[in-house]
Amino acid sequence: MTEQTASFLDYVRRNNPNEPEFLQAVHEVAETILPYIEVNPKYQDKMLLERMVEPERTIIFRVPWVDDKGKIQVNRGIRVEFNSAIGPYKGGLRFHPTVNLSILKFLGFEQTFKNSLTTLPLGGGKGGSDFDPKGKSDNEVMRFCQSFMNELYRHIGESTDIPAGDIGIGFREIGYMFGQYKKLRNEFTGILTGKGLSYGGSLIRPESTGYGLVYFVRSMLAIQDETLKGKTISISGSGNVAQYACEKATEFGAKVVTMSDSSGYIYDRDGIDVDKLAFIMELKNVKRGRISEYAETYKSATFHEGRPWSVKADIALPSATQNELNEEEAKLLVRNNVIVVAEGANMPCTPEAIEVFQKARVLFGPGKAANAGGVATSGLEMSQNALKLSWDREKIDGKLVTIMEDIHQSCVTYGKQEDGFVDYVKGANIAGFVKVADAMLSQGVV
Ligand SMILES: NC(=O)C1=CN([C@@H]2O[C@H](COP(=O)(O)OP(=O)(O)OC[C@H]3O[C@@H](n4cnc5c(N)ncnc54)[C@H](O)[C@@H]3O)[C@@H](O)[C@H]2O)C=CC1
Ligand SMILES: O=C(O)CCC(=O)C(=O)O
Repeated sequence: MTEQTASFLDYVRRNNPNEPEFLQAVHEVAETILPYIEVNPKYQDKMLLERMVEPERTIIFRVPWVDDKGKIQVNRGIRVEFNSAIGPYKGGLRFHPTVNLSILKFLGFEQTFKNSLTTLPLGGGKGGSDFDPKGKSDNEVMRFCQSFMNELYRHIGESTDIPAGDIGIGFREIGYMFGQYKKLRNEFTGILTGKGLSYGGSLIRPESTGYGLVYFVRSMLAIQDETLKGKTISISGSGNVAQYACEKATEFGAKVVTMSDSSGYIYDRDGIDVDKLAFIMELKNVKRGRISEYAETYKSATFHEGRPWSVKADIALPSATQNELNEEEAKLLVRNNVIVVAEGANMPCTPEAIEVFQKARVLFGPGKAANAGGVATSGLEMSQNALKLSWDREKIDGKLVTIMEDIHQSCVTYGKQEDGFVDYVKGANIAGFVKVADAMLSQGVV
């Protein structure tokens, strides 16, 4: 680490004590952006990164609700409105017991760069609550979502801040929050994305993060004259991103052999085909059961505790949560000759793991580039809502493919090293930074 980076991180640490995830995300960006600023005079002495690490606004609020036994429960709601230089704040909401300010700030900071990469006019934001939907009845989830929106509605709007889903939030939760917003405001506007198709949602939005991830991997492989056909893939998670990454990778001729949840992972030596994926979708999205039930159903599969990174695979797609792939696990993947690692989740690889991949010349796609297809399609949902019409699947999927290929090209433009190796971390950070920085410079010190 350079002296300049160390002193910048000291400054961020002092201003944001006890926020390890946020510091981790800032560290990764600072290491590539500070040297870039140093050789680009137009960005110097403007305190750009110092301004970018400070959210424009953070809203923290009480979310009281009544459970099925009539007992009052209290959770904390947070919305971090990080950066609106290039568009209204945009980013998901996470409902998970681990949610805190550090996690939402890391996600909001990353989102700003990611949204810039999409080429769409989207600023960065993130929010959520420490509420755990797991084990709650449908009515409890509805009452929680309504109470959450009773405060959030004051701060969002179709041109101000447009939240969406993330971990723990799907169609059900978005529907309840949309309904409450409409009741409070007496207006029908696209203030959330990821909506149901019957009330303004977009085709392909559920699929888009996973599909986009696989389109990005296809581009990474293409510059090595490789394709997905016949490759073995290890995926973690079994939620929205993991499911559709599995679907698209299988369609492209790859064999997905693992999926996981917080209890462990399944290894299916024959691969998770279309029918088996349908079983997982029903298990996770409807029955809300554990992944171990897969191994009880399919003879070709076994269930294991822990994470799937000891399984031999050509491609690894961590798609569950932050810091779920560490240095030791990265070494295992490298020993097993992995050729591509691309992040479906946000910051799933620790900094030490990323270093292992880059030293071993494994192609590493960071989340802010590789999983940007979800928010990009949210941007397309916003466009359709504004135009008051719906585009067909082919049109949206075609736009998603183009966006992911463009993001890949931006990473190559800014990240290609002299020996031809592409440092996608550097490429994504610089490409994301340039657009936001230019907009901030144009708009003055605000
Ligand atoms: N849904 C979206 O459009 C986007 C999601 N992401 C990121 O992708 C990741 C997954 O999100 P979704 O699939 O939407 O959420 P989800 O709620 O549908 O699925 C989350 C998955 O992660 C697993 N998980 C959660 N905590 C875990 C832990 N501690 N250990 C192991 N597994 C754990 C869950 O069991 C589940 O399979 C998150 O990092 C999210 O921020 C990134 C871009 C867009
Ligand atoms: O679609 C969105 O606005 C949010 C997507 C998201 O949360 C993410 O990219 O991490």
